[in-house]
Order: sequence, then structure tokens, then C-alpha cells
Amino acid sequence: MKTVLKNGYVLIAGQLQRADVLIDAGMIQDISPEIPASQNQVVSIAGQVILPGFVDVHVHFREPGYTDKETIATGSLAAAHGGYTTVFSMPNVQPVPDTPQRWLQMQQLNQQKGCIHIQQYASITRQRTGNELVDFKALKQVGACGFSNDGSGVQTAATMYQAMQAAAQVHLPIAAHIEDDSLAHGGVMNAGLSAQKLHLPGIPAVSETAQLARDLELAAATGVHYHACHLSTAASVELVRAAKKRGVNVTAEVTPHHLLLDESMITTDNPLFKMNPPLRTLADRQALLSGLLDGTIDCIATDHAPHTKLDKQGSMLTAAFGITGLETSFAVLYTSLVQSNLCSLAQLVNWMSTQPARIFHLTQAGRIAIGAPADLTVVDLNHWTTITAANMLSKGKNSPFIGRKVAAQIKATMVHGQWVYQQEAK
Ligand SMILES: NC(=O)N[C@@H](CC(=O)O)C(=O)O
Ligand SMILES: [Zn+2]
Ligand SMILES: [Zn+2]
Repeated sequence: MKTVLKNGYVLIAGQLQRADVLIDAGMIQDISPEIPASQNQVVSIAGQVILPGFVDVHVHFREPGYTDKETIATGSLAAAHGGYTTVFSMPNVQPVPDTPQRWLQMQQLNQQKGCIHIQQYASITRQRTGNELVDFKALKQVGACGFSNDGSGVQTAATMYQAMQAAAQVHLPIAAHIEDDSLAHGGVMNAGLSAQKLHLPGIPAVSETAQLARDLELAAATGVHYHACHLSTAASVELVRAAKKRGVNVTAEVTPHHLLLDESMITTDNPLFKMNPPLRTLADRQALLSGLLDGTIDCIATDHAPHTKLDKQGSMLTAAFGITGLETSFAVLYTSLVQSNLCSLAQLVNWMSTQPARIFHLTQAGRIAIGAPADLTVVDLNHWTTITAANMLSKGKNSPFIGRKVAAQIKATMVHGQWVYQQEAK
């Protein structure tokens, strides 16, 4: 049976326009102002907005190995709750998908247990540590979407250089967690005023920028698609801007928390503000937004990093790095950026859906068009709520946005014509 989403608004050419959407066999069959109800299953979404499903190129689902923090089932449900229809899963699980066989096992788990599309990264080095490279060609052949040692930077320049040569040869990206351990050791938040006040050890900006400068040179020399994960400093934005200007094949992401929060908001020793890279200064935060607005930064990725309550209790000194993000990203960004006129809804959707799909060559995601797969999210842009832990479907409740009032709500998410999340009627 065909489904018609009736009386909603669709973002067409950057504008919200009244349109019905007809879905059949998982695909969008028609988009027009009035599609007759006859013979079709009608879903009334009066006053709500249909957006292309969001695409997150950086999430942690923790399975296999750390299923007390998250599973593929709970992580993908959390993604659907946040309006995402495609995510890219990082390989810092156990066992690490560092051989074709282990990658295929991981992929099988994703397909069996996930309710949305999941792309799977392979690691850059065996066990995600050291200098022994994975078999790039074999991992490309089984279907890896790219290579990442996320959680740690690749410390040795020669290893990164060889990895980039190998990735370039198979036309896959290197997604880099950028951090020089010898400059970052022991820090738990940005090396700055708040760390001084709280007597906590700091992570300086140079631990990111020094390695980024190195990597951009190596990327220029190898021609690899280098994707810079979770940029956090103004100087990083400037480095990427200059590299793009001279034609380096670089793309970059920024997280909602680095756009909306900064170190001045950390007034107590609170592990909910502990993540890697850390929240930097207000000036850094502003530079990240400028970088998005001028196209230096290509997309928004959550770096959804769920942890157990136990992992996140006590002091920042001992708690785990990372916060969740999938279920709050659209609502907090819409409220703080679109409602404050810092960007338009079309720009936000571009950064959360169209651009991430484009830079990772997903031709079937990130758009609403006749003939495209029905990967959609339905949102209410006029519904104030408060973010609570109780409403989260992720196992991880470690979000600094809990308690925030937000102006928008995800009502339902559809993957290939099937509802994967629907808010219960109240
Ligand atoms: N961002 C984090 O603070 N933590 C991530 C790893 C990472 O993205 O570096 C995690 O896996 O928990
Ligand atoms: Zn990382
Ligand atoms: Zn990460």
C-alpha cells in the first residue's frame, strides 16, 4: 500500500512549502500540493515539516565490547529519535574491525540490529594503536566507508603518511581524530581560565593544531581525502581554510557541543562537560560557527559517545571522555542557531543531511526528491519542551544539554518508507 504524508511542509529550494509526499516501495513517488487520499494510507502531519533524514558521519555504538554503554539497537534507535537515517560508526569497539573478517562481522551486526542505515569505519592501524597498518585494499573490497583511529590520533607521521597513501589508492577517506599525545597528556578540559580556577589539568589547543598542520601537509602530498573530525579551535578552522584555498582535499566536521558550549560554562568539576577534544573558549566557538557559515567546515557530526552512569560519575579527573548527541542535536541547534537568526533552517539541514551525504559520496541520502529513497524525518518546529534523561532512548544519559529548553521536536523518522521512530501520541 502507498503512504501519503498529508498537509505538511517540505523544504524545497531552501523554502518551506506546503506539500504532500507520496511514498511507495520505500521511495518518494510524488511531491505536490494536493495528493488524493484514495487507495493510499494517509498520515496527517498538519503543520509539521518533512526534512531529509539526517546523516551523522561520527557516532560510537559500543557493540561489540562495551554493550553496557550502548548497543547497535539502542544507538540506532537513539539516532532515529534524533531524526537520523544514516550514521557512520567508529571502530573503537572490541574486537576492532581491523581485518576484512572482523569488519564483515561488525557489518553483519549493524545490519541485524540497527534500525537505520549504518556505515562502518575500519581502523587505520591494527588494534587501533601502534604503527602496523590495516589492509586498506581488502577493507575497501568488503565495504568499509573509510578509516579512522578515532579515540586517539595517529602519533607517528610516517604511519599517517603511509596510511594516507594507501587510502588514496583505494579512494577512501581517512577520518582523523587529531591529537598529539605528547602535548595533551593528562589534561581533562581546555587549558584555560576555567581549568585554572578548578585546579584541573588542561589540554592545550596546540595538541590539536600541531597535528592538524602535520596532517594537512601529508594530505597535500598524498592527495587523500582527509576528513578532520570534531574541530575545536579557531586556529584549526584557519588551517583548514588555508588548506582548502590551496586545493588540499580536506573536509571537516564540528559537533553541536563545540558550537553551543564553551569552557566558561564549566563552573564545577562536572564530568558531563568532559569530552575530547574539550570545550574551548568563546572565541573558538565563534570561529567554528564562522567556519561553518563560510563553508570551511562542511558538516555537523555529533560524536555521540555514550557512557554508563558509573563511567561518568565523580571528578573530571577520572571520568570517561565523551557525551551523547544524537537525540539532542537538531533541537539544540535549531533553537540556538535558527531561532536566533544565526543561520537559516535550510543551512542547518544542509549541514546535518545534504553536506555529510555529499562529502562521503552517499548519492541516495541527504535529499528529498521524486525517485529518492524515503529516508525522512518529520519535525515540529513550534513545540517547546525540556530535554530530559527520561526521554532518551540511548543507554547513555551523559548529556550536558539535559535541562535545556528547546523549540523543536522530532515527531517521526522513516527509513526506506518504514517508520523507525514515531513519537507516542499524547
Ligand atoms: N569524544 C570523546 O570524548 N570520546 C569518544 C572518542 C573520540 O571521539 O575521540 C569515545 O569513544 O568515547
Ligand atoms: Zn575523536
Ligand atoms: Zn568520536
